[in-house]
Amino acid sequence: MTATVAATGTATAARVVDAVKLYGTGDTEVRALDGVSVDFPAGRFTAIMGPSGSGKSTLMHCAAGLDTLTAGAAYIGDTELGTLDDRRLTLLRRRRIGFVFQAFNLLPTLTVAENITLPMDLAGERPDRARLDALIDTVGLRDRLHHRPSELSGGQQQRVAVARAFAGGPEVVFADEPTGNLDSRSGQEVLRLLGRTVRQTGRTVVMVTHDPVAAAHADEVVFLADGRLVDRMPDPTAERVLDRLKAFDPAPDTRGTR
Ligand SMILES: Nc1ncnc2c1ncn2[C@@H]1O[C@H](COP(=O)(O)OP(=O)(O)OP(=O)(O)O)[C@@H](O)[C@H]1O
Repeated sequence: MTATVAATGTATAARVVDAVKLYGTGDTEVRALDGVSVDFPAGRFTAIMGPSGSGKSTLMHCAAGLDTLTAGAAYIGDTELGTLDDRRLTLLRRRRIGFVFQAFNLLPTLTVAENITLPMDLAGERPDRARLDALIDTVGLRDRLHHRPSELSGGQQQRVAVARAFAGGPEVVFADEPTGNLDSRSGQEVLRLLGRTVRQTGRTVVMVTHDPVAAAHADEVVFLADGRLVDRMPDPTAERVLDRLKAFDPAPDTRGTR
């Protein structure tokens, strides 16, 4: 049996083992991931941080089956993504993973309600009404269900994207800079929402961010530098995360802290 129990004794929702990702060849070769092994525990909110170019997005994309590793293995639960053909990988992404992107990625012609259920509609699955109902209350969108995305603020649109990501009951939700396009107040709301959803539903969130304040909402931060896993920090605070980042980079990116 594949080991899905991390050192902490917690089940693992997603993980990569000895992950290597090369882009380009010869003189232009870039080693975006250089032997990363990391697990993302089930029922927890994990943030991935590190300097620009350290491999955060690459790690997330490979862990979520949006990109393939050059060497090593990526797992969702016990399923090794490298063993799946394109069709199975697409199905796995649809059924077992949710995504939240910086740019919201809502369909403008659909209502909020239709956007939320779109992944299930595409997969030919019937939404679990009770779960959907609870989720709509959690994200606070009940009075906006029949609006179009253009009638919502950025923060509200990202809350729709969060509801969409969780609607099918995925094993893990991957969020790529989910607050990157939001003002700090809306960003805080979305982060609190992610944290609350993890605690209330026992789902798993893995979030890439450059913002120490955002990372402080997670249960744990994993740090990458030069394509390697260099540290993990449980129960992070923004100050401790910023201090840790300063150790990598004399001029850390503090966009999110001002
Ligand atoms: N498609 C690609 N082709 C070539 N090189 C790439 C590609 N994608 C990423 N890279 C390189 O791989 C390295 C890691 O990139 P990645 O985007 O994963 O870093 P990151 O930590 O997410 O950076 P940032 O915080 O700036 O978004 C970088 O050197 C980057 O230039």
